[in-house]
Amino acid sequence: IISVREEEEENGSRQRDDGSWKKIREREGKDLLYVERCQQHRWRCAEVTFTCSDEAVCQHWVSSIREQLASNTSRPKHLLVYINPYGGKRQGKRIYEQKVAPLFTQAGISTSVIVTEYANHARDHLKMEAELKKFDGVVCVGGDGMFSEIIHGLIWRTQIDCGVDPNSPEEALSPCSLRIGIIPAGSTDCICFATVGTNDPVTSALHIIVGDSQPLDVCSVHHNNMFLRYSVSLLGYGFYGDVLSDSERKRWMGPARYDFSGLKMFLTHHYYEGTVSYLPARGIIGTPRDATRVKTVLAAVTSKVKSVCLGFFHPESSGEWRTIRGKFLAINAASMSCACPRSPKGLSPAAHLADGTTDLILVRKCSRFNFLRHLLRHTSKDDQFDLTFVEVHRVRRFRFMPRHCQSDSDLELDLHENSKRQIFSQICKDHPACGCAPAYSSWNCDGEILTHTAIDVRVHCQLIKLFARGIEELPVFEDLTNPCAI
Ligand SMILES: CCCCCCCCCCCCC/C=C/[C@@H](O)[C@H](COP(=O)(O)O)NC(=O)CCCCC
Ligand SMILES: Nc1ncnc2c1ncn2[C@@H]1O[C@H](COP(=O)(O)OP(=O)(O)O)[C@@H](O)[C@H]1O
Ligand SMILES: [Ca+2]
Repeated sequence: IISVREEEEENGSRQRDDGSWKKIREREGKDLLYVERCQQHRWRCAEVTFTCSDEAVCQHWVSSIREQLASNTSRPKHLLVYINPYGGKRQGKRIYEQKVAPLFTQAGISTSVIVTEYANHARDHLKMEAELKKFDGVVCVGGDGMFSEIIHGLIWRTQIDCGVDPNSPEEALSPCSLRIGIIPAGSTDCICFATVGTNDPVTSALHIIVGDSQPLDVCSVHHNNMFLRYSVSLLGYGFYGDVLSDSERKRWMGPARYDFSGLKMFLTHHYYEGTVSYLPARGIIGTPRDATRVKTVLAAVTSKVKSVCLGFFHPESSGEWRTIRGKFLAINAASMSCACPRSPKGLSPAAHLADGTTDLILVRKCSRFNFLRHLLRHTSKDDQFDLTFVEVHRVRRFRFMPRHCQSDSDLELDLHENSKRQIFSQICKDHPACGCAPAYSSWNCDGEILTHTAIDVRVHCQLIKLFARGIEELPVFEDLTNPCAI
């Protein structure tokens, strides 16, 4: 139930004294607004009108429903909303005002809305200014980049408030108490799609209203013990890094920039040399090769998972680091499935949202034809990892060192060399026929480009929470009411 509303009278005139109960019933019904499930994980606000001949009984029902809704502590009452007016097709403000705000009003949620004026406005406001105590949650209207701003602000603020050093790679970070809602209005909307099952603003608004809660793992990314960024979806080097760098120069194209740059980078077919080290995850449920996607039922066992993640048998110290050296077309760490409209199953369909791990996918140098086979599997039901040049590991930490990376003392020399290389790389990238491979790619970190290539990544189990519930696999009543299904 979203809310109960007393129906307005049709012509504005009350005729209680005309003796006709029928007329009164027609005019004084109570509208119950509720969530109705539609196809492809979409939710809609539906309405049913109840009538009753006894006004007292009717009022009793209305006040009982209202009391129950008001006393439900998981439902947010006050929300802080940030809108990126330039994300995606620049429709964020319109989407919020026309599709979301009326639902919040209907559900009795008060909002404080900030339309961002520059990049990192939301992040800095959350870090330093926002009076977080006043709110039950934060909502971002935009794409993955906007969500990234929100988590950077919120995680930072939480650590400072809890006296934790947010820069240290070894600190156990404090989980954020405020939940985050995502109203999708970006170009990829992967985080929304992979946690809700669709990138539909009304569906997301309804998940916020009913007070859903989905914990989410967060990766911290460091370079030489220096904090760079957090990531919740894709950390991609090689193909996805190159697509992002190329597409940033084509923002004017809108979301189509990714298709253009994707095709270009596929044809360019650059590979990169380097060393990947990782700490395999032990004591976890499932593997990246599981046929099933992350299921709602997993949300129910997240506390159990958490005890495995954080429990007495400390998994980080139980495993041995492993190292792989090679030439890679792509190195992807998927902390969630990374499903999105372009890839409905995502890069790692069986990745869990909140198990304290990330799926490290290594795509070794192979022919263009084979790489195309791999990419096409992002869009089909075939096992993405059943290819000789692709391997996947479920890990808690990993490091990457590009082949040409040197020690700190060589950094100045390296910087000089790098700038020369980058000029040549650019030339080569623009002239694929040249055949000369660039030394470096860059990391695509939830859609933002990282400034360093040598990185150290650590997964923080359930550091944040979303107003979501994971992807519901079955129609919700099927397994409860049908004894045959059980
Ligand atoms: C020949 C068919 C090839 C089809 C390949 C399709 C694969 C698409 C997988 C996309 C995974 C996306 C992971 C999410 C990344 C986003 O965080 C990032 C930024 O999003 P936003 O802020 O909303 O703009 N998006 C991308 O990096 C775009 C990748 C697109 C690659 C084609
Ligand atoms: N008012 C603003 N002006 C310019 N950039 C902004 C503004 N607000 C947010 N941004 C930045 O825009 C970038 C893209 O935002 P996002 O909402 O992810 O859209 P898209 O999905 O199209 O990339 C993010 O890096 C974010 O920091
Ligand atoms: Ca995970």
